[in-house]
Amino acid sequence: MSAPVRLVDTTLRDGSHAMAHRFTERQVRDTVRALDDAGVSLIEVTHGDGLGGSTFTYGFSGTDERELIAAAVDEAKHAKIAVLLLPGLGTVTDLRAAADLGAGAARIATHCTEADVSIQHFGAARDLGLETVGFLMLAHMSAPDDLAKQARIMADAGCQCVYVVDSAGALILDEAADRVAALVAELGDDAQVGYHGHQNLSFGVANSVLAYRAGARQIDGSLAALGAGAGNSPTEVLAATFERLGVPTGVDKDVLMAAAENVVKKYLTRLPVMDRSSIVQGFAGVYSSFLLHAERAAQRYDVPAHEILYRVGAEGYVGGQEDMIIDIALRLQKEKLAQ
Ligand SMILES: CC[C@H](O)CC(=O)C(=O)O
Ligand SMILES: [Mn+2]
Repeated sequence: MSAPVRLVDTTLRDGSHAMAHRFTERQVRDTVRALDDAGVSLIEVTHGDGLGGSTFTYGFSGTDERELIAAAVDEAKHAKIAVLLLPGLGTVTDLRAAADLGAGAARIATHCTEADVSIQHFGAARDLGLETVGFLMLAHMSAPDDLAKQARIMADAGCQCVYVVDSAGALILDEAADRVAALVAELGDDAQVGYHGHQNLSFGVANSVLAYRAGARQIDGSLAALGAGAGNSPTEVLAATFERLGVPTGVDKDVLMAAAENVVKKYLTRLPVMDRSSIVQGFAGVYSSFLLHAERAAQRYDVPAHEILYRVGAEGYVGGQEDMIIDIALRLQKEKLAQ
């Protein structure tokens, strides 16, 4: 009998990037109900950039995320609602407010080399009685052993499951598995390991299977792949794949497939695809959340989005440096005008 894996759904958080943060309460309720009916036990609901993300830099929410979190909590009969927080953008006050609304899990995300900024947030989350998850973002930028040291910082701070987060959809097969294996070796019984993939180079599901084989026991997905860049590993495909492999997930793949078709695909405003820009993101190691920012800058300054993204990759920009995309677009425009 294979060890079970928990499929965690982030349609209503990572998918917020693809929706330009315009989720409505109706869409959140319909999606939560469908995921809950399918047996998904953890559903993430927050602005795409986490609590407090609704800003000029990251994009304003169509509906206040607290209203969306409250609606999700109200709709879920069995599932726990998780919120994402990036220290520095979201605060402990935001975390308390989310817990007051009934959120049951906090996922604290940092750049892969900066786990130390999450310490107080894990402490606060544990004090609030929340399940805790850590995200080491842009994991391709760190070697497996270095990533494992960062995971240790999170686990020691009270994190119960540390994720290898392939924010750029850049990891290819062994690159994902080796990182997961390093975290599993480091953490042992102290914390679980999770994997969060993006489809920019199309490896989301394959990497998730290898992550499971390397010891990951929580895997993220989004219905219809709704997420940043070319989207996340589709939850319904993860469910079908793990079922074929004989790995218990506790979810009903057919209910998830119906949810992707009849709920999410009915409201999404942009179906994530592996187009030129998102493939460049995977290739050049660019944060998936930068896609819409690059497309907007491309339009405004009349330069190609994929060229902006190649430059972002070359400069090694990380989450939080969204404003630098404008800088690059302006430079490209200047170069073009000088030709
Ligand atoms: C803004 C947080 C970020 O989108 C988290 C995540 O899903 C990732 O890094 O892939
Ligand atoms: Mn993501």
